[in-house]
Amino acid sequence: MSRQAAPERGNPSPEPGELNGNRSEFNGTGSNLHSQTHQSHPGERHAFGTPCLAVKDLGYAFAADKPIFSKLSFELQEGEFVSLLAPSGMGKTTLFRLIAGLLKPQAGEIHAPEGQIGYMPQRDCLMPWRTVLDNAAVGLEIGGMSKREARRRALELLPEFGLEGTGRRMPHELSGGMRQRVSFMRSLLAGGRLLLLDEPFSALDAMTRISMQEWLLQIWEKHRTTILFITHDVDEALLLSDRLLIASHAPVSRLHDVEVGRPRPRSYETLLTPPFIGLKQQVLELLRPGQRPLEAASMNKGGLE
Ligand SMILES: Nc1ncnc2c1ncn2[C@@H]1O[C@H](COP(=O)(O)OP(=O)(O)OP(=O)(O)O)[C@@H](O)[C@H]1O
Repeated sequence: MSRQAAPERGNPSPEPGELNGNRSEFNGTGSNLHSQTHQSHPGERHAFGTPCLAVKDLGYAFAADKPIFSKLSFELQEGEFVSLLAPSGMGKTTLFRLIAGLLKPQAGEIHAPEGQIGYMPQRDCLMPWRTVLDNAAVGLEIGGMSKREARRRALELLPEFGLEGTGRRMPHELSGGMRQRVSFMRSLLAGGRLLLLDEPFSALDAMTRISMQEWLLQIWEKHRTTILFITHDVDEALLLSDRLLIASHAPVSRLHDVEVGRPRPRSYETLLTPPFIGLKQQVLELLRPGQRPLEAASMNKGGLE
């Protein structure tokens, strides 16, 4: 399904103190924001039902003459895997930093599960002086858990992340894929409800990347954490995602919203099927800046279903 993720809203005027820099806890069902969005898309199908992240009328600029976001709105439903695609420099990492609370919106609001967001930046950022176990546990410790309990939880998860027996190893003793898995485990342990993954596999060789993607799908299908995933790789986005959000114009004010649909579970063979190839062509068209205005974009309305 193709749709614009910045619906016209009935009452755009904020309550005093409600907008402009607020980033508040999203309390799930029953919020005005949720119901307004659904009213504006009566035919919209949400497979997951409960919103986990809502961005409304977001505005942000590092320099006043070069805004990055202008009145940007979109939602993620609980349990969704959504990929964000945009040309380099358009603001993907900045959006993650805003959602994670590392930057403050200059306009609009972000509703996110406060204290339950795991952010995995582009580089794994493991601390070279800490063991695998201590790196994986650090988010829990920062959250106030005792070191002993945090390490116990991390230890339990090592086998699931293909890291059994590596708990005492140092980051420099690991392969690139193993480092990414430690980093992902740290984000998952720290996050809980929403994971922001910023091009996690871009530095890996092709074969490691494929096995990491398939591994990530297995982990996601087991935990069903909501994931927002940045990638430049359309194949990767199609393999992993329920939906793609695509930005092609700066400042970003609207996103093409492309539903990938079934089948799941997917494998690399799925990408070679005609429906996926067709969808990939459409996505590549949308990514070309200035090629297609939003109104003219005609996506495969039913995704792959
Ligand atoms: N701290 C900062 N101060 C000033 N400008 C910044 C800062 N961080 C990012 N920018 C600028 O904001 C814009 C968006 O940057 P951002 O890193 O979010 O883009 P991106 O889409 O993630 O890029 P890429 O795909 O290359 O990682 C760029 O023009 C960048 O130069």
